[in-house]
Amino acid sequence: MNPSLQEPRFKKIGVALVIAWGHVIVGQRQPGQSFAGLAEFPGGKVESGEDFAAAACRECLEETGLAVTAERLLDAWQSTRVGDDGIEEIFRIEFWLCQPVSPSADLRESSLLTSSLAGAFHWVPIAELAQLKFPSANTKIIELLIKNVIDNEEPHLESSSIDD
Ligand SMILES: Nc1nc2c([nH]c(=O)n2[C@@H]2O[C@H](COP(=O)(O)OP(=O)(O)OP(=O)(O)O)[C@@H](O)[C@H]2O)c(=O)[nH]1
Repeated sequence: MNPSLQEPRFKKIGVALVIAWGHVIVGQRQPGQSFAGLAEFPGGKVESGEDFAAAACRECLEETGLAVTAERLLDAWQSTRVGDDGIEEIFRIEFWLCQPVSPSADLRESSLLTSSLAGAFHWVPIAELAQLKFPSANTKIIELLIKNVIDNEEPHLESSSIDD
């Protein structure tokens, strides 16, 4: 079959922006992963039966040990390319604002980020995000986060369209 007539392949990634008291959870991509060494937010591939928000929450729990709920979509980034087999590949990342299930006052005291994978994840002041190197897909969400920080309040961000 002519590859151009085949359905595109999707790679969907749900990412969790977990924000409390002016900090956000940030990790570092590990050796062997794509973009190794770069900063990242908790997240990963959307599995069968999930949507992006559910994937963001599940990955956050797996990677950091912190249970969160997804509040709203903050930003999305999408790119399309043609694979070696000629089939179109669509790669989409959604960045979801997530709230810890525990009240944020308790978070400061609790043993945070208890997952075995959590060594790489930390609470980072939003004001320090500009000093870290993230994948280029994160450029807009980082700008939005930094712009919206006022007196350590949680940012109130608008959803944005991938067509922006
Ligand atoms: N978790 C996470 N992934 C991100 C962010 N920004 C960004 O471009 N990504 C990309 O989204 C994909 C996440 O996939 P993943 O973490 O489940 O997959 P992986 O590293 O095992 O896959 P890969 O190495 O095959 O790409 C990676 O390609 C990663 O580079 C981010 O802030 N958090």
